[in-house]
Amino acid sequence: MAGEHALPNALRRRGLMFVLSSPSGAGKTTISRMLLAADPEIKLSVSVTTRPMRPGERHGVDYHFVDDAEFDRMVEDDDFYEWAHVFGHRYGTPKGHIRAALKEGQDFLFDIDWQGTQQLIQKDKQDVVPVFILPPSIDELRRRLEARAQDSEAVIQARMDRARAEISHWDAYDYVVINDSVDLCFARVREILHAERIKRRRQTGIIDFVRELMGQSAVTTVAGPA
Ligand SMILES: Nc1ncnc2c1ncn2[C@@H]1O[C@H](COP(=O)(O)OP(=O)(O)OP(=O)(O)O)[C@@H](O)[C@H]1O
Ligand SMILES: Nc1nc2c(ncn2[C@@H]2O[C@H](COP(=O)(O)O)[C@@H](O)[C@H]2O)c(=O)[nH]1
Repeated sequence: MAGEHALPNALRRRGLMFVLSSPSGAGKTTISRMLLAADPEIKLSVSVTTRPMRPGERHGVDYHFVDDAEFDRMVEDDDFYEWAHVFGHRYGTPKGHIRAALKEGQDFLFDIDWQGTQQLIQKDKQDVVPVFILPPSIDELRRRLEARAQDSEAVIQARMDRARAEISHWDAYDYVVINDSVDLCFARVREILHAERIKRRRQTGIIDFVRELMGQSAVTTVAGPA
């Protein structure tokens, strides 16, 4: 049947760059991990950072942890898609093979701040889907940072001090989701991802599929009864 070989082509699509940003502690790492576990079509863009490793983090999985000299070398070699100073350390997205993989339909997840998001949008607006996650309240944000128990009180205070400034960038994002219930927030984020995947401009296989449909309807019209 014609439909049987038309379908895989119709499913061909361009990948997207799915960005999650939020004030520290609002839950983007939690949502990112849920998404990566649930959806085999999206891959984490593992950032490079100069910040020290936290308990439980793994080199090459959560971040590529490097020293200042290595980060300097990467900046000089133009190895970053974007990079920024955040909380006294440097963080950057390595270029890797992102562009080529997007063309092949690979989606990437970015857990990056608003500065990095702006740089990605400037370079690649069509492929970027920027999502901002808000905490239900400032008290709850602090509670989450404390409950995570991975940062000193001074680091937590610095992150709380930055929260208002981070939140002020919410309107540069196409989507804004409040992370009150983690399950509801995750469901919203998945809906966004699913809808963005079927945007017409990303469905590179759909043109041939529609042409074939039109061809079939022309044949039916000509061959059908008057
Ligand atoms: N909806 C939620 N309800 C209660 N706790 C939550 C919720 N979402 C996340 N948390 C918890 O809050 C803490 C902070 O979450 P997470 O580390 O995901 O935040 P983050 O935005 O990635 O922070 P950072 O930018 O510092 O990496 C974690 O302990 C996480 O388990
Ligand atoms: N601009 C970029 N920001 C990044 C990148 N990787 C992470 N981040 C952001 O940094 C803060 C702090 O992260 P943490 O893991 O130390 O808590 C958070 O807002 C991340 O989204 C990056 O490559 N570029």
